[in-house]
Amino acid sequence: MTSLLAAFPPQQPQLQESVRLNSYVLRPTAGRDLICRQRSARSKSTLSLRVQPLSASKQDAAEAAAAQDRLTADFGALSDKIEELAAEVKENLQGTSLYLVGMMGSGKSTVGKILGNILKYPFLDTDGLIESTAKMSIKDIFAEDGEASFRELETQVLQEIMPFHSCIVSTGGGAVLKRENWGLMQHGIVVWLSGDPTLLAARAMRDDLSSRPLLARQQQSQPSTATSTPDQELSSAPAPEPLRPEEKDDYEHTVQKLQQLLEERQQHYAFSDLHVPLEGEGKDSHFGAPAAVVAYRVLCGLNQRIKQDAASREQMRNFEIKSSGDIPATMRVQQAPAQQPQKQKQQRKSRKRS
Ligand SMILES: Nc1ncnc2c1ncn2[C@@H]1O[C@H](COP(=O)(O)OP(=O)(O)O)[C@@H](O)[C@H]1O
Ligand SMILES: O=C(O)C1=C[C@@H](OP(=O)(O)O)[C@@H](O)[C@H](O)C1
Repeated sequence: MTSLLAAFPPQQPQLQESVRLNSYVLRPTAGRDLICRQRSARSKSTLSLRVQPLSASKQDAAEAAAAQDRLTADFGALSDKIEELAAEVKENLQGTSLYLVGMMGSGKSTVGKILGNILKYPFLDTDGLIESTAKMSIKDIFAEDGEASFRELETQVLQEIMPFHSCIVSTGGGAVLKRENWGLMQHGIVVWLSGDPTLLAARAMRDDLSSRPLLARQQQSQPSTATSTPDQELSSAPAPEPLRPEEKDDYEHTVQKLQQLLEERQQHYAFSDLHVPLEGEGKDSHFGAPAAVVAYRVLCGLNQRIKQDAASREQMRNFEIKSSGDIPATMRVQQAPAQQPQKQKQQRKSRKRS
């Protein structure tokens, strides 16, 4: 593969992109940051979000207005906190890149873009880079060349990204499976966005299931990817309502598939430096906490972790050796020259002379 990043150099955060959230599209207005709705007292920039329903019925418009109100409140409340925290985290990170790992649909791309905007780090998406380089969709790479070939490309992309600092990297859900990939990702901080399969399935159902080859129904899983556990019980969380009967079937299949994959991958994800839960409460219980809230959780977790690490480094530097009683009889003790009795020194000198 020719140099990937020469062809697609990491960009400073591009704010033109929309983000899909539940059934709404969030569009940054006037090309500004995605994250906040209101002018912050401390910030010079006005940050703004606009909510648009994916379809345009009257009911959608009313819902969009309600969603906008909720967002205004959520983002407004978060904005000051995030800005303050982001400045501290950025200083502590000192250019270390963040690698986001987690299952399909955990929000690595969505949250990654937000973090990129907050920290002013370029955002890189390994799946996107693979598609741009191969000039094929992930789905077609899986179908035509197989999963093994996709995994090779994934590692090559991670190799190309590794020398860059100050990036937010969204990885594919299966990147954690290869030891070699860990060697590359550990040049940065690895953050696991961890969510229940029911939540992930609800999101995947809203998207196009067929765009994720490992979830597409007609496709059998590749040998390296999942161990089949047909009797597995589905998680107890209810399917998002209302679902048509055929959707319910798809939903249950997707939950089961995700559960199988998660069981196989959990131990790998657990190696991450930071675990960030996706779960949300109340209105957010089906699809998880809003992406901005997850981004905030990532920043809090990072800050806490960086402080803990600094404290334990400090502790290791400031140790003193204390005597814990008598030295065992079996241990020979060599006295330092300064402590050796004068007589012994004189004996040595006279031996040397003779
Ligand atoms: N916090 C969130 N709440 C609700 N939906 C979300 C959230 N984060 C992501 N999504 C949606 O879930 C789907 C998958 O998100 P994406 O960022 O592509 O995940 P990944 O990159 O991990 O596969 C997208 O439709 C996205 O809009
Ligand atoms: O979990 C996986 O093995 C995969 C996840 C996908 O990425 P996302 O996690 O971004 O959906 C993509 O890399 C490919 O379909 C395989």
